[in-house]
Amino acid sequence: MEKDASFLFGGISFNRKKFARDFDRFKGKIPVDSAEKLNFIEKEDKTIDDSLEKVEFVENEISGMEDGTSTSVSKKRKRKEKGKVPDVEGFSVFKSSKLKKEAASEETDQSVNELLQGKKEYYQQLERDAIFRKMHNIHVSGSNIPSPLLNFAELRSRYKCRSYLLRNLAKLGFKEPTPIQRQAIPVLLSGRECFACAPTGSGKTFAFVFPVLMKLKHTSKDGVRAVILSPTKELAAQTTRECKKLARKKFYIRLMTKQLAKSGDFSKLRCDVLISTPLRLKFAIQKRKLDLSRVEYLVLDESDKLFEPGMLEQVDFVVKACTNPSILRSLFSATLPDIVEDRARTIMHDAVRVIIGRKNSASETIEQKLVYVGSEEGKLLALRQSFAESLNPPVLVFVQNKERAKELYDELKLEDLRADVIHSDLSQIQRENAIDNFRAGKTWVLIATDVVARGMDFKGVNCVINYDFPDAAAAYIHRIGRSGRAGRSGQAITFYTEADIPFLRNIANVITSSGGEVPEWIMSLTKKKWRKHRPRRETISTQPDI
Ligand SMILES: Nc1ncnc2c1ncn2[C@@H]1O[C@H](COP(=O)(O)OP(=O)(O)OP(=O)(O)O)[C@@H](O)[C@H]1O
Repeated sequence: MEKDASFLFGGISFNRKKFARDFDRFKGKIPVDSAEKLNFIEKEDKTIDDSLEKVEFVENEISGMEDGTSTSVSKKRKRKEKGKVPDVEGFSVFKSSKLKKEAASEETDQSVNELLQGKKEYYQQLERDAIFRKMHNIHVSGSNIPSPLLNFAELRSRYKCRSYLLRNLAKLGFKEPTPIQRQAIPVLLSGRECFACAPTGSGKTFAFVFPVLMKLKHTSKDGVRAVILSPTKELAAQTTRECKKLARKKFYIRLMTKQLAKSGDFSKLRCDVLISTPLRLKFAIQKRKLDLSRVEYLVLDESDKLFEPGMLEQVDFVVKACTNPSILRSLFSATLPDIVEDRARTIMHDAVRVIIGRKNSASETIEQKLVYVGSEEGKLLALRQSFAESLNPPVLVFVQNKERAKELYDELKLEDLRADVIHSDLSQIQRENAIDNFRAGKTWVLIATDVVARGMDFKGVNCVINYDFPDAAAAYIHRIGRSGRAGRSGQAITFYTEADIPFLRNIANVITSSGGEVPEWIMSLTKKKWRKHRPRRETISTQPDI
């Protein structure tokens, strides 16, 4: 293991003797794949080096003061001018204390030593955090960022988490926090706002649900205290279920259904956590006089989708209705374009930014393939061929719109594929049935529009087929992210025709940035500005025109 550890920290200047305790702590806990990943991190981690330098510097000062050999002020100044003395905050205190040392009382010496000791421990903690974040591919920015969670038990030791929550976590079978949970949970628990971007299927839901439940402590008659916004009804329903799994019966957790939005009496209804789409929530605020003035937590899940034109106005309405001045807002998504961050910053205060892996990239557990099919007819042939060769259900097939979903379903429904379809023309019940049957394994192939592209957690989807090329890189990342979830492997196949070639490079970039390979000729194509690529496509049919 010692050998593994040195392999891990290759490229980082690290005093192994001094941090022997940290080695022990990490021993046996580093998954092989993360060790391998780390080996690829070529960039020198300046944060770690800086903080190491600071720790060493403070240590020298302590021993210098003890034996009277501390660096002279002029020497230090020269070193500082050369940039060799780290800019340790508060160092001037130590410096002037040193000069007055002879005259100072023993008491002063002691408090200086305590201050130095405090600084030393602070920088050692920073250094440990930096190493730990690097191991888990966690990137943060912002001030005074809380340490990541080493394990779930720290929720109790650091944050006094109530045992029922930990018991419920254990019942779910979660042993270790995922990287986004390690960092976003402490950020939110320490009362900070948060932008979080982590790959699809990496456990973002619990990263925001857990702190909300912990902070609310117990149910209350005060009305809604937490709101979670989701872009689709399906995702809102799923998040409600996940939230209930964790809370069990301790809180009133409600999904904003059509019925509730239309006729709910919110003055009488007990509700601690409300989960809704922006449209339904706006409707309930306007028509049912739903009061959100006591909301303490507002989560915008799939935040980039919520910030798209069409939904932005409704989200804005909800944000404005949450008038509690001490509200904490957080944004979560697997894709977080700069423009969304810039917009969100205008409403957030001193937010911490947490990015897992590379921003806006696909999950690395998905094997991605691009397949040239020539024409629309070619797609059907390729799909049938791929099913004939190896149909490994469950399989999700994405198409451009509901008309095409119906057409493809009509083509496949008579084949022995147990195919079903989901799109926005179906009733709520039909949509729910389609999802339930797919989840239960009764349906092998689900043909879908982007209505289920985001957030939906279908366990064990083996393959996602982009029958129609997606209309944006973010859509691609979310669609293929329905497979390869929670560390499992998955496969994504994207068909393309001549009409899609101008946008191929955009997808190729996503593939390469998540460790996949694409042919050289595709990488040499120029990247085209991509605005809703939805070409007119021929009807999906093998029936001759009459
Ligand atoms: N700590 C954990 N250990 C094991 N499994 C976990 C853990 N946390 C969450 N999961 C599981 O991982 C799966 C994916 O989680 P989740 O749906 O929250 O992903 P996500 O990051 O929100 O994905 P998306 O970007 O697609 O919305 C779920 O089935 C969830 O139960």
